[in-house]
Order: sequence, then structure tokens, then C-alpha cells
Amino acid sequence: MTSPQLKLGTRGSPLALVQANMVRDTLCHAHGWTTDAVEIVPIKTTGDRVQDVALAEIGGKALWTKELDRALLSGEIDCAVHSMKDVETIRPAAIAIAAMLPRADVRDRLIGAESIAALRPNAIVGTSSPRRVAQLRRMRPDLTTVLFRGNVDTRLAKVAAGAVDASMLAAAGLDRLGRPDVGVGIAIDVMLPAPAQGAVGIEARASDARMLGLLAAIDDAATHCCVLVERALLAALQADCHSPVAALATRDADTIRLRAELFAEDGSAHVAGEASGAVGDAALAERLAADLLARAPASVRRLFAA
Ligand SMILES: NCc1[nH]cc(CCC(=O)O)c1CC(=O)O
Repeated sequence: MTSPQLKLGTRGSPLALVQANMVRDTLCHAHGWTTDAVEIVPIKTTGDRVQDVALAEIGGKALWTKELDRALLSGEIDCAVHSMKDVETIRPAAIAIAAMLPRADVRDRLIGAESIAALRPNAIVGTSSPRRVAQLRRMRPDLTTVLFRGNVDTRLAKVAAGAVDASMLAAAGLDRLGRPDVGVGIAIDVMLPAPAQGAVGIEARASDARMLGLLAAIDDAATHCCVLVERALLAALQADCHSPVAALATRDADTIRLRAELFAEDGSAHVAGEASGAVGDAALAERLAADLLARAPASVRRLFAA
């Protein structure tokens, strides 16, 4: 096939650009194109512009997607790469999640100590994730957490400079940025990751059959179905990436196992559960959401679906 001139939109952060290059390489390899067939178009998002407030506090939604959605719908780009963790559960009808790359290490990494138990008494941990705050404080109520944003290098520099005792970052991001040596991986039964953590997705216009077809060729089906189940759980809980919720779906042959945990913001209460079903069991996430909500203590329950 002759090389098409596809425009691939992405955020401009170092991690986003690495992920966009992975998508470009995968796509070009799958279709036998030279890399100049895909042009990477960096686009600044609201989330990139606003660096000094907790993301959960910025008004409005779609912090990482709005500008890319607009570029996609206007035809300025043909597809857009996202960390699926940052993509809202409810997407515009004209945009389709067309493919996902094979999922990376889903764990969180702790930087600054060998384990959560090894953090000094009353240690200060930099993180802006409500989920990580709640999970850390559940295990270690003595810890203080402080708002921590910026790219990976900025965060690592703050830990190194002693501004905080420790921080937590997704292993996937560190690995993709060429930093597999940084931090220690926290086992998922100690700290269940965020829904969709470690997954890179590519969206296209729902009407663009050609682009959808080209992307279908690089879709990792196991990752895709697991991440959709995790997103369905978020939707059923009316939660988003700022909610203190952890979830992980894994696939073994024809069975999907979905584990999840909901927290009070300060980690003082929580509820955990899991459910299994056949691949394609559309009600799996809803069943687990209903079970969790039915058992959740009031301080957890009030943060989720009415
Ligand atoms: N919310 C920011 C964000 N979105 C995706 C990643 C990492 C890569 C991934 O999870 O796929 C990160 C940073 C982090 O949590 O450390």
C-alpha cells in the first residue's frame, strides 16, 4: 500500500510523545509504511497548561482530551493517542476508541523508599492522585500527602531535593520514558492501580471507516476488553479519574476477572470486591459496581453513584 499521510494528534508532554511514537511505529510496521506516513501533531491541552492546582479542582471536564477531540472532529488530525487512564468514561458519540496498544506494567512505583511500610513515621508523600492518597493513608494514616504535579523529571527532582520524602508514579510511564530503574513496583494486592493504568489508546472519528480499519490492525484485544470493563465500572459508579477508586481487569482465556476497591478520601474507610465473567459479559462491571455500593460504608458510598 502506498503510504497515506496520516496526522496523529497527541499531547506534547515527554510521555505523550513517546507513546505517540510507539503508535506511529506500530502502525507503520503493521502496514509496511515508512515512518513518514504518519505525522505526529502535538496539541496543548488544558491539563498541560494548568500546572499549579490539583486537577480535581479545575472546573470542567475533559482536561486532557478536549483540544484533541476538537482537532479530531475538525479534521486537523486523523487520530489521537491518549493514556487511557486520562480519558473520560463518556466520550463524544462522533469519536471512537479504535485500538489499544498492549498494556504495560500496571503497577504503581514508589520513589524514595523501599516499601510503603519503610517510609519514616509521618513521612510526606507527593501525589495529586485521590486514589493514591486514599490508599497510602489507609495503610499509613500517619502519612501526609502534598499536591504534586508536573512531568516525571520535575517530580523525581523534587524527591531528590528532599522537598518530599517520596512520590508515586505509574510504572508504565517510567518504563516508557526509559526509567525502569526508578522506584520500586508496589504489588497489585497492596495497591490496586487506577482503572486503565498502563494502557495507551488511539481514537478516531466514528465515521472514518478507513482510519478505524487501519487502527484495528494494531489493536491488542486483551488490553482493549480489560480496559473497557474497567471503564464500564467507572461509568456504573459515576466516577472519573479523580475519584478514589482502583480497578483492574485481567483476562485468562475466555474469562475476565475484575477487581476493584473504593475509598473514603482520607482512606479511613474502603470496600473491596471482585467479579468474574465471560469475555463479552456486558453486565460484569455493573454487577461489581452494585455489589460494592451495597457494601460500601457511608463515607465511601457518598462519593459514588446516587
Ligand atoms: N494522570 C497522569 C498519568 N496518566 C498516565 C500516566 C502514566 C502512564 C499510564 O498509566 O499509562 C500518568 C502519570 C502517572 O500516573 O504516573
